[in-house]
Amino acid sequence: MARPHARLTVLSGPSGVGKGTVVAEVRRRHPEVWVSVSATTRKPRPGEVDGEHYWFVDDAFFDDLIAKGGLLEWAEYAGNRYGTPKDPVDEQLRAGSPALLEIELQGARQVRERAPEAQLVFLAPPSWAALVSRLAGRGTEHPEVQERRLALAQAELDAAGEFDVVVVNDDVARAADELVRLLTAPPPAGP
Ligand SMILES: Nc1ncnc2c1ncn2[C@@H]1O[C@H](COP(=O)(O)OP(=O)(O)OP(=O)(O)O)[C@@H](O)[C@H]1O
Ligand SMILES: Nc1nc2c(ncn2[C@@H]2O[C@H](COP(=O)(O)O)[C@@H](O)[C@H]2O)c(=O)[nH]1
Repeated sequence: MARPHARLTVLSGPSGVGKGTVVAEVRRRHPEVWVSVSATTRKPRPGEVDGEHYWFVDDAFFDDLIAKGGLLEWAEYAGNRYGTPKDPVDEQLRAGSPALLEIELQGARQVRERAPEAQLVFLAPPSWAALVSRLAGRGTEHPEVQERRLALAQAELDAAGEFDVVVVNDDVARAADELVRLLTAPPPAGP
């Protein structure tokens, strides 16, 4: 991989589009890519490891993180809260290394406000039917939670135009190629 630029990149997109799958493929090829580990009040899914997939915390701990200004961004999404711990991202960027966040739309908007130089990438499904089938096929949420996530997905798809780049996840390897290219692209020249 060409040496990536010390830039903050956000990958967003509706639940089930394949963000985690594409990021895992990028990391399989390039283990050096640093991805932020979010804090969440959601309960772990089978196989999810604390400190690897998320920091699984309770509401009081999450409240404390907010109060201490410890989160770069945070949002309530489908009944749970999720946030990006600020210090590890700052350390990464200060060291001249790139940082990748995998977060939902409200969080992406907060990053745009707080770090306008960040690169915002939207991962889109090839079709609505593919999104529905991926979310159902993953089988990690009850049907009513899937419905809730799909209702949010409609609004997220409508916001794709707010992002710098839209990558269609029609094929994991191809989408990962594109994300690697974006992670290594030099930032646009300033005014
Ligand atoms: N290009 C693809 N073609 C077919 N299936 C895919 C593709 N990308 C991902 N999937 C499948 O779609 C499902 C959802 O993927 P994944 O969990 O990565 O989505 P996500 O966007 O990270 O979801 P969430 O936001 O809910 O965490 C998984 O079962 C995954 O294997
Ligand atoms: N705003 C934030 N969104 C986040 C963060 N970490 C994950 N997410 C997004 O939440 C939804 C649901 O995730 P799931 O693991 O329960 O399926 C998904 O869109 C994630 O990308 C975060 O730190 N901030």
